Amino acid sequence: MTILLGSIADDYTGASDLANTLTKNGLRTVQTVGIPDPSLALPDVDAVVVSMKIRSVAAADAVAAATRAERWLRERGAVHVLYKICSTFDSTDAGNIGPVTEALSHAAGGGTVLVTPAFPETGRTVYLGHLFVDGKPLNESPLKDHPLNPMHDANLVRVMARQSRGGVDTVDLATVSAGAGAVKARLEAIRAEGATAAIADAICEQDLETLGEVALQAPVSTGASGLGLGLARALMRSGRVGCATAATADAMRPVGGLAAIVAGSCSSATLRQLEVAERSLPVLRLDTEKLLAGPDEISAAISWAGNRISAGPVVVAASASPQTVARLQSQYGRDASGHAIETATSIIAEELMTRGVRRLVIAGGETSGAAVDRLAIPAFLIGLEIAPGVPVLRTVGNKQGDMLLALKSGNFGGEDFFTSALAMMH
Ligand SMILES: Nc1ncnc2c1ncn2[C@@H]1O[C@H](COP(=O)(O)OP(=O)(O)O)[C@@H](O)[C@H]1O
Ligand SMILES: O=C(O)[C@@H](O)C(=O)COP(=O)(O)O
Repeated sequence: MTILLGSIADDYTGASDLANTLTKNGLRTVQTVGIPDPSLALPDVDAVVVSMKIRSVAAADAVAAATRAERWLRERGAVHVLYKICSTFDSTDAGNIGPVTEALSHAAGGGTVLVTPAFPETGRTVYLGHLFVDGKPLNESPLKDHPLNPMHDANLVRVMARQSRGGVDTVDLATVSAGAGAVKARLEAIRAEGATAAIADAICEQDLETLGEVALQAPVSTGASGLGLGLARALMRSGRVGCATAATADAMRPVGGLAAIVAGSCSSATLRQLEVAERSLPVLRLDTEKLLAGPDEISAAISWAGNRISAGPVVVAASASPQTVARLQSQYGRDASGHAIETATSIIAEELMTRGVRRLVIAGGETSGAAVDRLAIPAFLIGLEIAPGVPVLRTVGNKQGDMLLALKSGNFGGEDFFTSALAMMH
């Protein structure tokens, strides 16, 4: 297998979001879970997105994991590697967007890396280096209350500089609007000043096409699905990719079995989606205090779900309001409570699979990472899009047989997302 575009995604929902964008824009794409075992038979593809669970780990661990994945991708032909980060730049001052970007750039010979989390289709735009979410500065958006990576600064130059060794500069919208030549010239000027990263403005797809064209001429870029769109379209225009239609229909073949939804995202969109799901589906709200106190709450949840699942899809959710999350975190700590709840939701997902679930929707990036790891799924093919950024996924090489999954980024999807997803997964 020779691939053209490689990506290392810092979480699993983000990986499926990017894989969806690449597929929609014409690239045959596979999403792997970590670096695949050599025995795993992967289809012939143009792009591979390696999912990693490194968004919230120590920067040194993220650098080590991402560098290994980069080597694997380059050995299989990747001419460009995109570090897929969240479109809301989720990270802390000790976060790894800066360190991983610098490490990947160093491995590829150095230079200034183009960085943009813009993803206009989902309301993420960047202007003068500031990130807006649905028109609100990042620090005023629901991301200010994220359980693991609360975002309190919309100025991405400052955010990234706090994580980086080198300097961070900007490519402003006027330069992007002037076209690829102007962006290239600006990047060269920034490189001459010695900055290692340049945050590029983008408010529409045309900006991303320009940025993708420029990014593709360098070995590394960092961004969200919007930059993926630009890279994919630039690759298609370059004629380096054949005109094979992406194999989405094959990925959508029915798998049968039972269906369930597991939610650990506390993002405002997920909280609303759960309220709406309660109108038509049985929903169990986990008692997270009890969950942290011992195993009884997990057993109770499994038995609740086991009693209902043969009659139709069930929903099990740890998700809670920012106030409830803050209370739990003040008692147990942010990382400990997040980790314990991820473990609990992944055990519940595994038990549901043992009881015959073959169609599974998981809400939340960290939540999805923990569950997919526990289910030991090696890779996914990309099916149809349920909502912007969320495709149906079909397992590849799964020991329990083929399953359909949807890994929903916390803030993605309309309010009826859960029923829409189930309606597409047969
Ligand atoms: N009730 C709760 N209290 C505290 N933390 C929670 C609660 N429910 C879920 N969490 C944790 O919040 C985090 C949500 O992150 P994630 O799954 O990535 O969602 P998102 O996609 O919205 O960012 C996970 O670590 C999860 O275990
Ligand atoms: O870029 C995005 O917004 C998503 O692909 C993503 O990474 C979201 O992360 P979670 O909200 O943690 O799922």
